[in-house]
Amino acid sequence: MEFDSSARTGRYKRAAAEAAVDRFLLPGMRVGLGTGSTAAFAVRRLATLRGQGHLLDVLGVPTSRATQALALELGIPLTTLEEHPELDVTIDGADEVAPDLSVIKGGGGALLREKIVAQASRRVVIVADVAKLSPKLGTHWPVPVEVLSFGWRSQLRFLESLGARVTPRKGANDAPFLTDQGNLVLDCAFGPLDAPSTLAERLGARAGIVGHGLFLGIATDLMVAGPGGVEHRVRPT
Ligand SMILES: O=C(CO)[C@H](O)[C@H](O)COP(=O)(O)O
Repeated sequence: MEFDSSARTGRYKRAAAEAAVDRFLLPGMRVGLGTGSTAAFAVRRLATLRGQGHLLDVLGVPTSRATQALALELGIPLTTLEEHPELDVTIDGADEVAPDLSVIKGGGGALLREKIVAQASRRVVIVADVAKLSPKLGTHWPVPVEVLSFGWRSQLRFLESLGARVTPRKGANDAPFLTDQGNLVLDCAFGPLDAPSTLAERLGARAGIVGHGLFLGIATDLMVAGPGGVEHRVRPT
């Protein structure tokens, strides 16, 4: 039976995530556990290997409450950045990946914790299916911006003044989506970004914006899966 495209995408996500776990996780490591459907395949692979008696002393730091719940359900021992402020590696998904391995993240709303965990990691491995590859960030995906609820409409105006079409993210029952920190997410469609670092600086300088989904110079490696199998790419120097 032929896979439909979503089944195929799921297969690629799984292949990329499992290959990353097999390649990068070693005994004794402290590991950032990403959020989203691709990262969940990595968490499940780690649990499977543990069930076979491997990587039993690996400790995970989850990037969201959802990942924390999954890891606990699967019996993966967890720690915190308070106990282990430096991690060996993080494996996480992405929404859009540019050739220099800059990425947009935050489709699942975990962008702030994901960036904190990634920046605490010596190595950051992005796992993705080929559909996530893009010539320029912003081509296919908006930039999620996490804002305090205090003054959020002022942030919306500010983001529009930067050229974005802004959509406040909705959660269940059309209620505002709230992050694990209780903040709002404004999805900002800028179109293809010629200068993502300039945008990142502007977002970073604005009070009330607590995080954004531009991960620039953070990912060190990409495991990307498609019809030809899994390919490992390293961030160009
Ligand atoms: O950034 C993320 C969550 O905040 C996810 O990693 C990103 O949205 C990709 O998700 P998926 O693997 O389900 O396609």
